[in-house]
Amino acid sequence: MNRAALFEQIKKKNSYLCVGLDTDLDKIPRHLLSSSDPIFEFNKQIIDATHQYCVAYKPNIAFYEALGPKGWESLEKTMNYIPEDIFTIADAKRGDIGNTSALYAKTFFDYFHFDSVTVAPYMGEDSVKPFLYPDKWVILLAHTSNPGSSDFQLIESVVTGRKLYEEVLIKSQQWATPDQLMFVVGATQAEKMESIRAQAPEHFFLVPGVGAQGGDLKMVSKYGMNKQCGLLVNSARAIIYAGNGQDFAQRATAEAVKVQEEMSNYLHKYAN
Ligand SMILES: O=c1ccn([C@@H]2O[C@H](COP(=O)(O)O)[C@@H](O)[C@H]2O)c(=O)[nH]1
Repeated sequence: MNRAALFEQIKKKNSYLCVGLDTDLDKIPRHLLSSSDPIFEFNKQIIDATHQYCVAYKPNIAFYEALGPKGWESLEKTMNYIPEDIFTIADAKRGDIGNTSALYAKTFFDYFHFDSVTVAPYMGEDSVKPFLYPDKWVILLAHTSNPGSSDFQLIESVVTGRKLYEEVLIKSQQWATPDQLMFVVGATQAEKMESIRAQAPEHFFLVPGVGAQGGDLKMVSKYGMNKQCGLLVNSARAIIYAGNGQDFAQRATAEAVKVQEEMSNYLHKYAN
């Protein structure tokens, strides 16, 4: 999906919500465990319950590969079930020497048909470039949401005076256009969102960390939005595990609606 189509979806749904499909056998409702593929059954019901309110789904690949071949099968069925007009993100955090990165790209783009994949920037340009495909996206980790993000990402270069995450934001803009490249910026970094947006004015940001991690959707939206919205805000546990009984899908709908309504307000307020 290209940038224009993504922005169309955001305007149509008044939403920049990305629902994280971090589907864990230990957390899904017990009554689903008797089905032949509980992970897919859960995802199917979550997708049915939330697709009207979100513009993207982000399966975190760890939750599927941890289950071996069965997990990959559940992922494939999930990808086939997600409606065509919804943006898909393989949260895989890959990146290696060029020929290996090329095979990661093949897995997620050619085999699973994801629109985008998250990539770690640590190995540099030749590890990222193989992920640049026409009408597909690289989502580069810039400033992540976890407590350990300060261990390396805040280290300042003695040469440029910039922090490592700022180097990632600036340097990588030489490798790809804003039609191919997004950045991961954690919602827990909301106080830095204004300066991060100034360093990458055109790019979309994938923002995980609202909901279970406590990030602030209002601050993220106020300081992170650009003219084309420029944000995909992810929430996984707070939506998909809002309930764990027979009514889990309705509970997920209620949570997704709550977030979408808030986003609709911010789109009208901040996206001009
Ligand atoms: O900086 C990052 C990068 C990725 N993630 C991933 O996003 C989701 C968040 O899930 P919640 O349940 O909404 O907390 C998860 O898949 C993480 O691996 C992140 O949290 N922060």
